[in-house]
Amino acid sequence: MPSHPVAIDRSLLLSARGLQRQLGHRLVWSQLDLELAADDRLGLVAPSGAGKTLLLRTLALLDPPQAGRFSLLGRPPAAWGLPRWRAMVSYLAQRPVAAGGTVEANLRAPWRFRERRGPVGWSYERITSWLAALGRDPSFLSYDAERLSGGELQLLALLRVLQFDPTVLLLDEPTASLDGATTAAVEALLIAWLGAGPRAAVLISHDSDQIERFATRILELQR
Ligand SMILES: Nc1ncnc2c1ncn2[C@@H]1O[C@H](COP(=O)(O)OP(=O)(O)OP(=O)(O)O)[C@@H](O)[C@H]1O
Repeated sequence: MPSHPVAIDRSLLLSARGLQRQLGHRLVWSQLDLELAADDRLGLVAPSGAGKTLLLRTLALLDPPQAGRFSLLGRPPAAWGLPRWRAMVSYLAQRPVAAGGTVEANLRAPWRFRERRGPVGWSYERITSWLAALGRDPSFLSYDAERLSGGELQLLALLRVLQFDPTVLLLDEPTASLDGATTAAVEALLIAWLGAGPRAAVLISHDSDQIERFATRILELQR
């Protein structure tokens, strides 16, 4: 064993190389390489149906990759195990769902899964400080999650994933149902949260102004 193992780029968080996705006869994307380093905010841009959601789900290993090599912090998926990988490379769905009960119950529920248990655990203070940044007071926690508006459901889903501090956050049109002021607050919150990393994010958005504001670089998919 060499005393100085090969140096790895410590800022490289996620690497996916040679990705391919075929649906029937249609090649959605192929030979796709993607790397995310700390502080990257990658804007993923393409027409509807070009496979953006598929790509994010593939990176989170929620969809089985047809081809490609993945590594997270220099280690392949097998070394992490799927649950851990998905906790560290978290996909925020375009159409989130909530279980019955209050917003707080929905935020607390995933903490019972082992892979998601962090050193801190559920934090009322942290969640309410994020809510304040989003223009909401703590009473939001007692709302019936099944009666939330589309935008409120997006906020719940965002906080639910953010509280686990994933290394890579995959955002699928996370503000599509939100008003302009709340959208700006979400963007500011995400940028502050990413800055406390090392973390990276990928953002799918059809709003070119949002991509311009948020992304530090852009990946454009063809259809
Ligand atoms: N599991 C699946 N099996 C078969 N086809 C699928 C599957 N998932 C997605 N597709 C198809 O793959 C294509 C790409 O879907 P995807 O949701 O990734 O598009 P998108 O670029 O995110 O679009 P939008 O901007 O409208 O959300 C679509 O034609 C969709 O119907």
